[in-house]
Amino acid sequence: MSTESPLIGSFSASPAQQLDGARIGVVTFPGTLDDRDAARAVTLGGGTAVSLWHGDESLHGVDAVILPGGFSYGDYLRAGALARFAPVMNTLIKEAGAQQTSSSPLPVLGICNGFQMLTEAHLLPGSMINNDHLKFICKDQVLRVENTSTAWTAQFTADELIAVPMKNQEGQYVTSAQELEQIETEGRVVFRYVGDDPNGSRNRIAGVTNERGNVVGLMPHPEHAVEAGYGPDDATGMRNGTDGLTVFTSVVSSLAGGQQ
Ligand SMILES: NC(=O)CC[C@H](N)C(=O)O
Repeated sequence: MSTESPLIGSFSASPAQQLDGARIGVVTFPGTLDDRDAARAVTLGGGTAVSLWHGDESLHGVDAVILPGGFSYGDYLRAGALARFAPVMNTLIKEAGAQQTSSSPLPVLGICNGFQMLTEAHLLPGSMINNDHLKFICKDQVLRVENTSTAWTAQFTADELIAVPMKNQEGQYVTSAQELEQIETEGRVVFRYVGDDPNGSRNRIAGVTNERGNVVGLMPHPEHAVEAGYGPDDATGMRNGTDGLTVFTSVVSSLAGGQQ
């Protein structure tokens, strides 16, 4: 008989082609919206999505973790501010943070509300505040992929332009001038907004990574651009709305040693 919590299991999205060994945890918090889409993106990317719950103290041996988008705990106080104290986040901070000395640190991706949690948890630098125009935005957004050395971006080409949806209220990325300079100098901007500035983020930063490169946060939503005909048109018009899928195939490939 299984000793696992009934909350732990695989999402039921139908896998296209799963590779053994890439078990990617997708965490659900009260108020999470995009866990099912993130799980589906994982399976379409060739991995196995494992459902994790905010109250879990264990990551159940997953190979990577996604913190999906939504309004965890109703975005009360600040988006991500309460989620940061969930039991699963305490464990994540220990297993993915700066004090972790493993030679293959746990890959973590925070998407939108997940990015907000990662800054609140100080796994990533900077903070997220209200969009400069103080309105919720919901639009397709072109991004430039500027760092392809993370597990989540390894299969993009340098400076590749991609189009994925974005939808948020607290999406303006801010840092101190000193931290901003350090992030830029160290090449830790992973995604940058192209075209109209959607929210006033410093240096048009849409996504960053930590010093070790295992933790990545981004504001727009690659998991909503993984199936032809459903995501926005690609920046080059070539991929019919599937630009986000490379995030998920990248991590699956990286976990398999970059062989796929
Ligand atoms: N898409 C998301 O994750 C949503 C929203 C986010 N909590 C916000 O800033 O509005």
